[in-house]
Amino acid sequence: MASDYQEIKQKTIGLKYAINGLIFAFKNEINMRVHVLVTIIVIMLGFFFQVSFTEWVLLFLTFGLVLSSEVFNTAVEMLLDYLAPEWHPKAGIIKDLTAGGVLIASSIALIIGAIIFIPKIITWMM
Ligand SMILES: Nc1ncnc2c1ncn2[C@@H]1O[C@H](COP(=O)(O)OP(=O)(O)OP(=O)(O)O)[C@@H](O)[C@H]1O
Repeated sequence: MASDYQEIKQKTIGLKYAINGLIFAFKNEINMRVHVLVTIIVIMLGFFFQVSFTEWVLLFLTFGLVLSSEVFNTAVEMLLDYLAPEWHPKAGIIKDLTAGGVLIASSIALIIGAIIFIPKIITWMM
């Protein structure tokens, strides 16, 4: 009984800290706000064009890919700014690498979005 309580308490606190991290990323990272805005616009487009179940799954997978890669990118940037605030080529390449990860995720999301929406937009315009 007591261990159940501890487990629930730990999970609740863990979730609180995780949400705290997401709020921090949203407030402090313009790129995060841009990704969230694009996510909301794509969800609205999904309802407008009545995308299929499979297309929703693909879209949500790409949202997760882009948003989580941006959160990890922010975490690495902050970690480096804290641990190695001085200018160093290694710090620079580490930041470039995580930014590259976000670029890959965003490019894949763009391609998937184009595959799903471009045919629907063309049909809608005709
Ligand atoms: N300490 C450093 N040493 C060497 N190069 C760095 C350092 N900090 C940043 N850079 C270079 O400047 C680039 C931009 O770094 P910065 O920390 O400003 O992130 P950013 O790309 O502006 O990210 P964001 O816009 O998400 O905050 C890095 O990708 C890296 O090439």
